[in-house]
Amino acid sequence: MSTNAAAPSFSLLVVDDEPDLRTLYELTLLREGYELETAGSVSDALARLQRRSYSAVITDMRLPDGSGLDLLNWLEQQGRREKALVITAFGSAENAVEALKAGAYDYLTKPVDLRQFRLVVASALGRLPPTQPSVVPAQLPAEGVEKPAAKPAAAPRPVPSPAQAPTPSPVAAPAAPVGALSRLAGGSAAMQQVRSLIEKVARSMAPVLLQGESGTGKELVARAIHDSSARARQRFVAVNCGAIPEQLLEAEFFGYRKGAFTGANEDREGFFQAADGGTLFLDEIGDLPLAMQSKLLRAIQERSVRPVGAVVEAPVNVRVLSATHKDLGAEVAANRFRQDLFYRLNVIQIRVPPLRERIEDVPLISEHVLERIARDAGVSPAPRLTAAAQSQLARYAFPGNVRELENLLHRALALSGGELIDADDLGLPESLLDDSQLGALDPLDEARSRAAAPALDADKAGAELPQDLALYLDEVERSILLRALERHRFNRTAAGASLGLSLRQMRYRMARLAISAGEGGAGES
Ligand SMILES: Nc1ncnc2c1ncn2[C@@H]1O[C@H](COP(=O)(O)OP(=O)(O)OP(=O)(O)O)[C@@H](O)[C@H]1O
Repeated sequence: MSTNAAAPSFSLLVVDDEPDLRTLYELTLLREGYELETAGSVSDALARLQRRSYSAVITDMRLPDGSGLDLLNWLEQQGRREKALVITAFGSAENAVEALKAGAYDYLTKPVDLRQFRLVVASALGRLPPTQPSVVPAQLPAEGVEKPAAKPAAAPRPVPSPAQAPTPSPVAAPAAPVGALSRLAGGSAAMQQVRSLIEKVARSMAPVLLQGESGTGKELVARAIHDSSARARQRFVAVNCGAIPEQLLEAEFFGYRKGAFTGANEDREGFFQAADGGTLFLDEIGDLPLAMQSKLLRAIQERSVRPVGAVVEAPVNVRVLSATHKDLGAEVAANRFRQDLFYRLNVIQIRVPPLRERIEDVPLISEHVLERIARDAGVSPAPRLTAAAQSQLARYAFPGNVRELENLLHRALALSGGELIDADDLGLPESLLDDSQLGALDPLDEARSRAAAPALDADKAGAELPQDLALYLDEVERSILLRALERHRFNRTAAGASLGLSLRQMRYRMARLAISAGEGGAGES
């Protein structure tokens, strides 16, 4: 791809000690219309950088008087704005990872593929090719669809960025001041750290692995990275890896050609092509089967994909972000996740902490969420939480994290019907409110529990027998039901199913044991 027709004046510094390679890079880049200088060593490059600034620095990793990392560190220390691209020896993934961690925008591997070289430089300068997929992936839902409380069965959710423009600018798109980053509420130290990491990693192409429990906001963080990056005007394609049937994975990811298999009546693009120029967010990456992990690794390394039934690979320019609630390191140790892929995806890790670890964020997140819900429902002004409601929320452990808080507020808004949401509207059973322990029994229950004591170890030889067997068994049942409900975000159908009970049986038992429905009812009849 030659992009020189639209090339504005970008200046580049190319650092390599091999004169032949310098000439090759020089010829390639001059043909693209860039202004160019070259240097053969770290000291030569530093001398030039001290004299003037460039749009980007392209440096070999191994130099006679130091390493490309020295240049990266210098740029970082000086707060310089040059984008840095690093050329590493073939097979030295460690170097590439190190360079990305040190702030490189992207890296190339020797021998350098010149087509890829031109693309990566253009991408660093924000001269991304327009992304106009002619055919979109098969399971595209409507634009901007919000994720429901439970993960849908149909997974892939390629969604164009809100900032997507039909004709991208040839120059670096300024990071969007609004977008997902502004939706990420919370002033806790943990969230401030997440926010500053987002801003930092948005500048590069480095893969980012988002780690955190379900509902903590990993996808929102991924969107924030995208929205704050030079790719903001391109697509953000979100894919739930765990919800795609194994036999469809390859076709969904890489697309297919007409006639590739029965039912392939037309050419179709995959997620990689749909995200070309933009960001591909692979949610629940830990659920990807091993065979597909190898194919994904290859696509990331080669920056090209081969649609099912196609003969040749086609280049793609995609930034990959991934997320998991699993401990991927442990998955690697258990041979369920490829170590080399883990290594590639985990260049930078952002941990999104569970809400209970940043409970001080609840008021601000609630305010944001209530404003959004009210706006969507055409309600004005947005309702507010009373002090009693706030203090009740502060005593809840939110096993379902921010998503659970959202559901709870949705429900409370419907119940309150007014401008204020009070503690009662939240429907949080007292038994679940405890500063220290989720699911602790309330004071009344504790009294009953003492009567039924000693609880769970009564079956051990020599243990004291319960004074009231019926009461004791009720308490055991109650505690199990509560645990199952918490685990299933108060969805009674799911909680019941996990215990081998129908919804009817679950309702009956909950009523008998005076367990409040809590979040129950979502998606149930
Ligand atoms: N800090 C926050 N401020 C406001 N809303 C938030 C925040 N974090 C998450 N949310 C909202 O909570 C919901 C769940 O977030 P998200 O889908 O990003 O979580 P997730 O970690 O990706 O979940 P899962 O692992 O189940 O995919 C979304 O509607 C999101 O907009």
